[in-house]
Amino acid sequence: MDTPRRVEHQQTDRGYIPVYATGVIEQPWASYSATDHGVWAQLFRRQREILPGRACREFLDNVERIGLGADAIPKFDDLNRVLRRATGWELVGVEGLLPDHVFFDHLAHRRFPVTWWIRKPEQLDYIAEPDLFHDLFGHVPLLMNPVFADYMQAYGRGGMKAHGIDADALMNLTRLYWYTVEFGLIRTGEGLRIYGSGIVSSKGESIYCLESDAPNRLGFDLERVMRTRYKIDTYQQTYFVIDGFEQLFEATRPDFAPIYAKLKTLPAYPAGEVLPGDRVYHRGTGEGWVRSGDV
Ligand SMILES: C[C@H](O)[C@H](O)[C@H]1CNc2nc(N)[nH]c(=O)c2N1
Ligand SMILES: N[C@@H](Cc1ccccc1)C(=O)O
Ligand SMILES: [Fe+2]
Repeated sequence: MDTPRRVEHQQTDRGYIPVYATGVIEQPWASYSATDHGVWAQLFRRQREILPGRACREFLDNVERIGLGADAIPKFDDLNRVLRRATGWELVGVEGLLPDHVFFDHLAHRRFPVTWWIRKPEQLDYIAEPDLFHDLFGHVPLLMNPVFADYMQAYGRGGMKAHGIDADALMNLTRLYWYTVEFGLIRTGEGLRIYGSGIVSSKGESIYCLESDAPNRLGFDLERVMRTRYKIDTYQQTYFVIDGFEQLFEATRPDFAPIYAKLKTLPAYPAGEVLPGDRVYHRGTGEGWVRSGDV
């Protein structure tokens, strides 16, 4: 199986990233090697082992409901039969990382782009760009949840709108996407849980995000998130914690145009910064939120 070709580089908030062809392709299921299926099986089994007690219930339940298993790389056609019936979403095969506006356009039409190739065995623990395991295992289960499915389509429409406004607006929206859909944490009665796709598809980060003392865990605040830069090639230095999915859906309902306009006059912050007014979640004190500067 040949590695995907790089078409161009895109200048973004996080420097240059490789941007692949933007076309949709059929999943070449017959071309997957035994090694490819083995990588899927190993990644799937590892995550199934460590995510109970770490990932939110909505994610875990839907991994079962959509019928993901360890024995082989799933067929997009099989998953689409289940997904279309549940929420009207469908998977489309792509070469890999898409330009933001192309990505959001797919979401706006209830299509989730899934990279057709899977990482090599030597990339098991880390890969710098989305592969099949990240896109499929990380993103697709939550699309079985009707409320989350509607939210993701609204995100796509918001992305197209931001793209129409200007590059800053699009950058603000991709930061929001990054700190929620990709790397979001949620509070539950049993403590913090993971809902971000970039976390659930990574064994190391699934453990680090909840157990390490290194990262900040801040209460979700829309503008705070939009002003926070991020890096794509390390574990996150900051995680934003929502109190529940309703908080996220409510916060993203208003028209963002005035917010984009306001943020154009304000600076952005490095990923690891803690600011006055931040609600800092202290693991040591269990549920404790303290305002930075309080202590
Ligand atoms: C929207 C935001 O930039 C996000 O990182 C997008 C970019 N392009 C992508 N392209 C693919 N194939 N898969 C993804 O998850 C993403 N994520
Ligand atoms: N409400 C946002 C769009 C959006 C919806 C859902 C999630 C994120 C963004 C806007 O007007 O731009
Ligand atoms: Fe992703």
